[in-house]
Amino acid sequence: MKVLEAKNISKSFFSPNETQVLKKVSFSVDRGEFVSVVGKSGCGKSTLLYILSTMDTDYQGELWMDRELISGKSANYLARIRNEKIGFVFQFHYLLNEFSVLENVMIPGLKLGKYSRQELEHRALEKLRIFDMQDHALKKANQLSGGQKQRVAIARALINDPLLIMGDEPTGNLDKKNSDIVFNEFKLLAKEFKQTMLIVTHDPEFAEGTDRVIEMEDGRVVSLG
Ligand SMILES: Nc1ncnc2c1ncn2[C@@H]1O[C@H](COP(=O)(O)OP(=O)(O)OP(=O)(O)O)[C@@H](O)[C@H]1O
Repeated sequence: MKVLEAKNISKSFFSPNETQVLKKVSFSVDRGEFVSVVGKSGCGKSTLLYILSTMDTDYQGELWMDRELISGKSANYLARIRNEKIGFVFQFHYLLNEFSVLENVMIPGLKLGKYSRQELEHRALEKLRIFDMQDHALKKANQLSGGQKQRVAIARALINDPLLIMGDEPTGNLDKKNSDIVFNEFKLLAKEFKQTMLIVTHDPEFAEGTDRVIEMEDGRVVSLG
């Protein structure tokens, strides 16, 4: 079953000059697939991810998620879809330093409003346990190492049991050792939990370890892997 489908997605920026950054990009991601998107700097990866994650609505073409046409939906509707169906992991962890690790993981769940606080605490601990971070639950986020922070960010992305995890260079800020650890956490999610994931990466080793590598060149998909 297709979790995500891009059909002929094109996008241009008009400042400083008109430039077409995405040129009829089409591909889909099936349930349970662990897919990476690679390509040279400036080829349009982040622009594409921004559209696929429903944050940018200014494009041509169609975006389907969970067999629903997403393009053209209202901002409120898209915000709900994002919160319910997508878990995000960015290059920077964006944890809130003044909150505990546990609270940080709970935050997207509080926003969704589907679970009680007690249920959310339980769920957050469960997610932290996947990455062996449960013993750090009560620490403040700024008491963790870079690699630990990123593992917490992945746990946070899982709190609402998303249909799809999207990542923009999730190991981009880490040294080799921590980036290996974080990559192995993604592998674990793919293998043990059959989590569907679409990850933009510069790291050839990361891409090689995914089920399928989509290659982009100058705004086009040149290989579907
Ligand atoms: N807001 C914007 N206005 C104008 N041009 C933009 C804007 N955002 C991105 N671009 C241009 O679009 C192209 C694609 O950028 P994008 O960030 O998607 O590439 P990328 O493949 O993710 O690069 P990197 O790997 O370096 O992050 C680049 O030429 C960039 O300069």
